[in-house]
Amino acid sequence: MATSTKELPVIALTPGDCTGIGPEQVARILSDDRLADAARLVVVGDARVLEMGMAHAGVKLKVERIASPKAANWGRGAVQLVDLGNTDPGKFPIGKASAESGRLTGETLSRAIDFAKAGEVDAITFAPLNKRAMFDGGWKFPDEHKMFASLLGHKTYFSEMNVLDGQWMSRVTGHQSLREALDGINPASITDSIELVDRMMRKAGVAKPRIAVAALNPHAGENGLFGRDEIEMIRPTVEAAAKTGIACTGPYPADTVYIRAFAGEFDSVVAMYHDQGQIATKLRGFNRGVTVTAGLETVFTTPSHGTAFDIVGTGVAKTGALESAVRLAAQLVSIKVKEAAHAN
Ligand SMILES: NC(=O)C1=CN([C@@H]2O[C@H](COP(=O)(O)OP(=O)(O)OC[C@H]3O[C@@H](n4cnc5c(N)ncnc54)[C@H](O)[C@@H]3O)[C@@H](O)[C@H]2O)C=CC1
Ligand SMILES: NCC(=O)COP(=O)(O)O
Repeated sequence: MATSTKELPVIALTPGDCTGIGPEQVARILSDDRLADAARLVVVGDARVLEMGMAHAGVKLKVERIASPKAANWGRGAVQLVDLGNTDPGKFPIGKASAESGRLTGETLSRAIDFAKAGEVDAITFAPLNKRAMFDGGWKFPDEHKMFASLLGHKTYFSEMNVLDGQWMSRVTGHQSLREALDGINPASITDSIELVDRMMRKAGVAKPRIAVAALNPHAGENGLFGRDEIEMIRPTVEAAAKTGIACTGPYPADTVYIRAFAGEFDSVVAMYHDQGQIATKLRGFNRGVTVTAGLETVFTTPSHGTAFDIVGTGVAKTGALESAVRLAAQLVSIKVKEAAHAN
């Protein structure tokens, strides 16, 4: 690992899909010292993509090309760039998904992962990518989280989590159709999701997180009138998890459980499916929300918003979520360092 508790972590920052807002966001957050207190950032990508990002953001960066993160020269006021030379953004119209651009986005991420595996970077923060473009470009995974796990040879449970204002939200099912998601909701997947929240929030310093589990059906099934999933599956599973010492309760009606959590009654909510959680968290903090691939040995963070094809190059893309993603990656690295020190 590149860092100790005394040093700032080294984080690989990838620009995401060059057809989206990622390059301009990366250029903007590197144009001043706004993250200098959190991390030492190394851009892993193509110099031409970073140039395009500067033009879109209306900023000029001093860039120093380095062969790999371990050759970085910190403190010289220049952005450190590992120039992969693989992506000519001139070939890809902005605001339009392209399979080839998706292939290159994945290739860039896989190079960043190689640096993580080699211990040259402590974490990876990536600007938004396009899942469809990556899939069409040959990365045959429903999302990048599964791609990361595959590249790392990871075999045990992991999942996407969404972090906002210190609340770590998990969900039982993920990037799949709603019909498929319904088939993926079962006692084992609900338990995995509850346990993941408990584990991650304890790591983040919440001693006994109060976890609310969302119902699946309207009004939590209205006592069986609108479905029996709550009675027959979700409640018994929540009760079984609670017996193991986890402070989980529910199921609660999903249309109000996030209001209660954001008001402070719960520390986290476990959602049953993607939009149940994402609508609530994105409404609350679109420019702060971070997505984490939780459970892998490498730390990955990204903004919870996407490529925003409708605004690329207009200069209006906000950068708060990307900044939060870098800060959260740094926090996760420091947790890992402390855990490792504790284990030795
Ligand atoms: N971090 C990541 O890599 C993520 C990638 N995605 C991918 O992004 C693609 C597009 O997804 P959509 O559902 O259209 O969501 P989106 O988040 O890209 O866009 C939804 C709306 O929010 C606006 N928006 C997004 N980010 C913004 C920002 N930083 N500042 C100002 N406005 C912003 C957009 O202009 C658009 O009107 C998909 O391929 C999806 O897979 C989606 C979420 C996260
Ligand atoms: N690429 C990050 C990611 O998958 C988070 O977005 P969402 O689909 O969960 O909204």
